[in-house]
Amino acid sequence: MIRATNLHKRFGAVTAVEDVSFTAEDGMITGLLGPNGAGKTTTLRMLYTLVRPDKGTAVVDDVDVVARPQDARRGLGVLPDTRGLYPRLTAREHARYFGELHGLSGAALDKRVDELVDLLDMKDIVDRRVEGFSQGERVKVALARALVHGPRNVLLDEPTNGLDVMSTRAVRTLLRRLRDEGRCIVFSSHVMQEVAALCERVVVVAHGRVVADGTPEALRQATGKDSLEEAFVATIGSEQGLMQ
Ligand SMILES: Nc1ncnc2c1ncn2[C@@H]1O[C@H](COP(=O)(O)OP(=O)(O)OP(=O)(O)O)[C@@H](O)[C@H]1O
Repeated sequence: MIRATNLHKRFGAVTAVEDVSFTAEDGMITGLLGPNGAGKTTTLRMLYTLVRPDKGTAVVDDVDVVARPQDARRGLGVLPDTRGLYPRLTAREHARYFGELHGLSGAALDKRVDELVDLLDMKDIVDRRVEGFSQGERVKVALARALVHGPRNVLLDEPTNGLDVMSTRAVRTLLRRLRDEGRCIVFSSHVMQEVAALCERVVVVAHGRVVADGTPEALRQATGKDSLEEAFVATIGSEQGLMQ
């Protein structure tokens, strides 16, 4: 479970996050939806302890991310916006390295990496250096790295950005599976259709604030619109975020 309470972050003159609060429950996929520059990435970075909030708090399974960042990180798997892979390492080496950082070793680590290779359908690429990997292949490596320690909470920044239809479907299937295992999944997207396809719960962020929070159905009802697409436009006050 992840709970953000009144998060606020400024970078110099720019207020990236003004006031963001939401709770993401276990066994549920929560989508942070908002146009470019809304503050989604900064919010996620505060949740995964890369950026310290100026104000507000966040807890991951009741662990405060500011007071106990290392403990909070143990309960998190993160797919960051910049996938940040090491070109000279193979896909398997990435997963093993991060597994070791999380205290896994020996047969347990081998088994876990093999499971992820199966789950992410990476057999053909797992022993190649990631230099030259396609966008979809890079996302798979980053996902394997994020999930190697079996985290109870998973944060993903625009996980399907740049992926083709097949890879997008594979990522969606994976996220649903993680949800069905009872994990707490939070992902950000600026594409409404992406959120609509996956989420039980949508937190709409615009100009650093939460402007709507609920099920897609509740969002539709609150705006009095027939489609989620129209509800999204009505909520954020612009057509940014709709696929053309
Ligand atoms: N390190 C930084 N220094 C200065 N400004 C920043 C920094 N990080 C974010 N910002 C600014 O804060 C605002 C929110 O950015 P953020 O990346 O959180 O938005 P986002 O919703 O993730 O957008 P996108 O969908 O385009 O990735 C933007 O105006 C951005 O330029």
